[in-house]
Amino acid sequence: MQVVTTIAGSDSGGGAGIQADLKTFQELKVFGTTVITALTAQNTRGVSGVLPIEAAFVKQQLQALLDDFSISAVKTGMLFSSAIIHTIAQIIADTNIPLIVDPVMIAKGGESLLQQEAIDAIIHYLLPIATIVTPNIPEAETLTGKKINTIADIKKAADHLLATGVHCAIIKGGHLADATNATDYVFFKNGQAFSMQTPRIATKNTHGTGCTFSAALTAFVGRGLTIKEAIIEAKKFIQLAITHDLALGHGHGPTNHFAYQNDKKSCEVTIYES
Ligand SMILES: Nc1ncnc2c1ncn2[C@@H]1O[C@H](COP(=O)(O)OP(=O)(O)OP(=O)(O)O)[C@@H](O)[C@H]1O
Ligand SMILES: Cc1ncc(CO)c(N)n1
Repeated sequence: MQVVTTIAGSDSGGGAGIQADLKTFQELKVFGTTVITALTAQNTRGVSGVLPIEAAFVKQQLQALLDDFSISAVKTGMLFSSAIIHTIAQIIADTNIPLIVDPVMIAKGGESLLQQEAIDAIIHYLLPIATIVTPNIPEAETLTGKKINTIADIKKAADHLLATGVHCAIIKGGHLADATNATDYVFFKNGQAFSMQTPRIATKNTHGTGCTFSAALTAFVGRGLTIKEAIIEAKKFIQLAITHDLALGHGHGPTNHFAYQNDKKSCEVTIYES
């Protein structure tokens, strides 16, 4: 059994953050361990409170895991402050564990999950030691300081991200104005690139899509798939989770973490090599 770790915030509503990650890990048959960076009081309607954990205690959690387990992949989600990011980066830099960075910044309702002062720390400390970074369009704009309107802008943003040292950048198209498809764009440092497309599902139940996608990616990398295989399989996982969404709560409901195990053979992802 492979052991993987998520370093992220707790979502009391269970659809995003640590909770989404653990549900995804369990479904994908890896043993999930956690480093909690913040508690959120949150449901499908929004975030009503954030309580950050002291960086020293974040360090203690991560050190406890590294002292005991052989960890095959780590992901980060909500990191909140530069103090937490520095602490994590310093420890992970001394390992050779693949690191997947989901640069979580704001919740669907607009509440901030990352302080403004922490953005530079992601760019300068975390991305240089990361294997994969998975921004959505607004996150890619913030990390690069440039607006994204066209496919050419996406490529430019990816080049900017790859210049930090990260091996692979996935720019997720969930926020693009395409009513037909959900397309994600993948770029590797060696110049290889591809995009992957699935039908866009018309639903408001997309709470935690980014967390769930990056958790699935982490599980598949931890299981030893190639990065490309892991990315495509994670896209299937999130597509099925959105397709069979759960109408729970009264706002943006969670996705269905059970769906992949039931339906994985039925999900087609169209790949465009470039
Ligand atoms: N309506 C949809 N139908 C199908 N796939 C979608 C839909 N919305 C998002 N996706 C896919 O879900 C994944 C996550 O993308 P998205 O851009 O929503 O992430 P995010 O904004 O980081 O999510 P979060 O709300 O958790 O922060 C991507 O693979 C994206 O293409
Ligand atoms: C704790 C947490 N992490 C990430 C997200 C983004 O989906 C969220 N809403 N809450």
